[in-house]
Amino acid sequence: MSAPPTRPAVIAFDLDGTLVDTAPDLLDTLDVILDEVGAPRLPREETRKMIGAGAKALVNRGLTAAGIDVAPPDFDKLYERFLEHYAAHIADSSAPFPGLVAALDELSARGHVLAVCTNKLEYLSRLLLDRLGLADRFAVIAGADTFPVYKPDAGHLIGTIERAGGSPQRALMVGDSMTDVLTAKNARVPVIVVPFGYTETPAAELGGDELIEHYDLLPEAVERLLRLGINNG
Ligand SMILES: O=C(O)COP(=O)(O)O
Ligand SMILES: [Mg+2]
Repeated sequence: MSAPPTRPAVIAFDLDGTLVDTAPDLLDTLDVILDEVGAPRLPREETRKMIGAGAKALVNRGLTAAGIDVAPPDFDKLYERFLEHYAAHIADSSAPFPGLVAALDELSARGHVLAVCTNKLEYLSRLLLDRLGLADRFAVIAGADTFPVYKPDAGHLIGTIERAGGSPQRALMVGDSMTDVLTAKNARVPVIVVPFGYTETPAAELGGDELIEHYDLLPEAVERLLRLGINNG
């Protein structure tokens, strides 16, 4: 059963590859780590697809692809070094995707509550959104370490929606990767996919409920899905 239509909907956004094009700063930092261990740098087309499961996975995937086998505690030191360098350069080249700010304005004007549900660590997510002047637009910023579980576990998305004062029956997810689609399906929340992010599987094949080519199309896609009141699963 759906909640009363007067209840505000919560729109939960993924961050890397969905709200913000963070690849340049993330991948520059990966290059620094590869340089430090004396490994060859990897092509950007390859490393872009390694984003999406958090910074630790990115470092791990990058080192593995470069043929470097680093066990703890050396891996932990490299991961710490990655976080330190990335935090210092988090908004050097990262920028919101075209049309994002206008779309957020429009959704807020329609009374929707905006939230972030990302596998980026919470402090890095806040730092990035602060630097870009976007943090205040979101009622909740939930990172990989905000709850005991993280995407694709449904608990990350459900926790984000509930903390924003909503319910999964009147919520949507917007994301760029299989992780986001699986999370939404696990939480039985409809999902809108954007094709400009970071994904191994082409966006059209991710199984989202809607695919939007540009943020100009987001407000209408949101209204369509809320009107349908569909729930996955
Ligand atoms: O930084 C990552 O790898 C994941 O971040 P995302 O969940 O916002 O895509
Ligand atoms: Mg993403």
